[in-house]
Amino acid sequence: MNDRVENSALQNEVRRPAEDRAKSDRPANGDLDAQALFYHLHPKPGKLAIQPTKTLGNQRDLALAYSPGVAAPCREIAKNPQTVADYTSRQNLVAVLSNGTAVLGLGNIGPLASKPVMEGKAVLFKKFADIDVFDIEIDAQEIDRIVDVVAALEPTFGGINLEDIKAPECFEVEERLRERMGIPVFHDDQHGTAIIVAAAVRNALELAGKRIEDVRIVSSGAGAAAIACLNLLVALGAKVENIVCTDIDGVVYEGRPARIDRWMAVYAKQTDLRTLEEAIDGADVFLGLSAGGVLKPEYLKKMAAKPLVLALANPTPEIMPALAREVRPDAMICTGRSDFPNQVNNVICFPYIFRGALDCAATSINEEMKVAAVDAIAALAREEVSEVAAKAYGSETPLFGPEYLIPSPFDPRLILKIAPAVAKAAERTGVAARPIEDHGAYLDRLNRFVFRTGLIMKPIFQMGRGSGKRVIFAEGEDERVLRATQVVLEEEIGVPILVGRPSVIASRLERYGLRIRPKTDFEVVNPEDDPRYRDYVDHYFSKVGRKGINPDTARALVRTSNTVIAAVAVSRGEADAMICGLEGNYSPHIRNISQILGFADGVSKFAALSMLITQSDTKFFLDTYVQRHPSAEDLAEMTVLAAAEIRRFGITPKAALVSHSNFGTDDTEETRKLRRALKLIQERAPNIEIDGEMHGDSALSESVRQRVMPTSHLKGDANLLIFPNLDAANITMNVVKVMTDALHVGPILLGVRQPAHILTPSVTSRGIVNMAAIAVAEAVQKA
Ligand SMILES: NC(=O)C1=CN([C@@H]2O[C@H](COP(=O)(O)OP(=O)(O)OC[C@H]3O[C@@H](n4cnc5c(N)ncnc54)[C@H](OP(=O)(O)O)[C@@H]3O)[C@@H](O)[C@H]2O)C=CC1
Ligand SMILES: CC(=O)C(=O)O
Ligand SMILES: [Mg+2]
Repeated sequence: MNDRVENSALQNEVRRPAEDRAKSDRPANGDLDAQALFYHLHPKPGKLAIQPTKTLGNQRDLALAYSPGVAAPCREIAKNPQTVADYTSRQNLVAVLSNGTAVLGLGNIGPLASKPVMEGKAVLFKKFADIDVFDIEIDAQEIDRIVDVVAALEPTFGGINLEDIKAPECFEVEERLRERMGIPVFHDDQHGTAIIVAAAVRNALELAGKRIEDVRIVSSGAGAAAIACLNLLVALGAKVENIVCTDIDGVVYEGRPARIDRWMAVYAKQTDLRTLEEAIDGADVFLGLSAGGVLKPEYLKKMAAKPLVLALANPTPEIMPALAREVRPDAMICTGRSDFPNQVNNVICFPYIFRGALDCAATSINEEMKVAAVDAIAALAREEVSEVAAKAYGSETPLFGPEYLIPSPFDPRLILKIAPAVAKAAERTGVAARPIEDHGAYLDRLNRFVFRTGLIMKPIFQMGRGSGKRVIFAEGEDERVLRATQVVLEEEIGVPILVGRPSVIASRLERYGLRIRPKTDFEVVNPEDDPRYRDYVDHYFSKVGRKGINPDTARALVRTSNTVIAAVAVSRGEADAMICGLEGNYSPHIRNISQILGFADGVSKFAALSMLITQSDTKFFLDTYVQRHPSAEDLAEMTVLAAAEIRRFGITPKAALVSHSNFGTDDTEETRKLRRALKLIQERAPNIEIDGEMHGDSALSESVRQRVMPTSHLKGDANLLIFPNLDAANITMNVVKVMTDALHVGPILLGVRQPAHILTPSVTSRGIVNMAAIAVAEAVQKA
């Protein structure tokens, strides 16, 4: 009874702050702990939930997912265990498993308290590599028990990521599990950390002009992470005799009375050095994997020139970067934290090394796979920084150097480089049970994960490749356009021309660390000073002279409107396609394009088609930007144009005219308009599969449609939704985009005589690349 009272009092005590916080307002900026608690508490506790991947909407689904249908895959797997990868999620499922004995640098806080970290690792696996994770916290301290528990989990998982298990137990646990289990077992704190540390060391030594064989390394920490890092550095060329290892008892020397296990014994030597302060004298690399604040400024002063300081303890590093920099401005400084540059953290490795290992069904993660990951990460830091990575670092684009030794965890290229390198290494060394058959297709799949446009855009990109078609960008000084230009050149999508001041373009390219240069790599049209200015004015005036524009206005507009310049360039045949719209409202752009380029043959109005790519599907929406109240004729015209555009993607259009009315349930002006549009489209383009008017759910679900209109001409799910007016189309498109976290490609402007697209001010550089590829593909097909 007393126990119970005490327990409930304790629980109340534990609960109270959470409940108080639930009632309280969001904590103020700056109080990171309070913010972190708020983050974990709201909108529901924790960071993870299970998400079904199959629908379970009716009796039939239930019969398939559960009894009796589920018996079929069970029997198949019993007959042939390999098929478990086909019928279950095992091959994409990893256990993040801890006993809570070395949780970050918080020490042995136990399995329950380790759960937020393990949930966190699970989220990182999902976010960065689309790997599903069960976090498993086990109440087990002894090696035998840990090994037995983990080994018994083999049927559930495609891989095991051991986390925050303290040394020296972790070494034996991992060794024994690797022997016992037929799936990859990877102790993240050891090998994930070692891989990223090795990449940072390689790049830092290159900048310092030092060789790994010569450098003196001193470690603070002789635990799981530190020993594994030293082992990998030795495998990559560091000399054991150049390494001094220290832990809480000081230098690990031969004959030390304090504990020396067989793993740290490798680094124990005959020496008079006893403390970190003594050992660090003249060292080139400080490897901190121990505890916060261990590296005193006065110790740091004693290090060799251009030292590398890896202060990697979490959450508090061995020395704070600002303090380190104050003492040693020549130092290259890394921490394990997300809020400083040079985040040397195993998150840059573990999602991708598992991605590669799972995708080729590797039975283990061996040394070659780890070295492949080191090579890929180190090389990536020397390439230009992607837009997303640049954002992760703040406003200034980092360039390879002391402040940017390794890529940001948000760099989307990590998965594209590391996973294939790891899988290839597994295949080379014979541990891949299901080698990847087509690495090109594999890269496409990874690309799709990164940009979600990868596969759908592929036919479009291929159409433009090597065509030599020129695409002119009106807002040529914009950072996003400059980044997109580099991709357009690298991927040979087209030949870019930028409208902008050459000096501004050149200095921005420099600032963003982009390699391309005006004149050498692309042409520039300078609105302030271009020899073609007079010709452009004459050409423009010939188009607009009788449309209310006088010569003075024409001259002014050719100086000030980059959209006019771009459109004139296309009209004069100096470019094959144009992109604008990153600045200003849609209407002035469309007016200029309409006046200068005009309509395609047989077209009387423009329309805008938007493509949304969700996690599971691709849908097109019409007309999302141009015609406020299209007539039936307008709808028919734009539908025929949209269908042709969709076919360019290799997709067969399946169209639905959507409405509040479902096959005649209401009779209004709008529904009559849609019915008339249907007739016109069927007459003009009988090859378009289309029906309407219908509800949105009837459009998107054949089974819903079947119930109300079993004889519908439309089979399957519609992929092109035609709305009665601009409000409906634009609102629906934006709502779906946000609710499904979809990627918007577009708006694709339909009906222009020559390819021209008006983007929206929120477009990303990847969005610009996609639209440039679409414009070039149109130019290729028009030629
Ligand atoms: N940035 C990253 O990616 C990673 C960072 N880490 C960080 O590294 C640290 C160690 O983790 P891990 O190796 O898993 O843990 P372990 O418990 O296996 O090892 C900790 C080591 O640090 C030593 N140590 C502890 N306190 C001190 C101190 N005050 N002075 C000197 N040495 C000390 C311990 O010595 P003894 O055994 O004698 O107590 C032991 O050698 C943690 O802070 C963790 O957050 C870990 C993995 C990845
Ligand atoms: C990053 C990590 O795994 C740790 O600090 O333990
Ligand atoms: Mg860890």
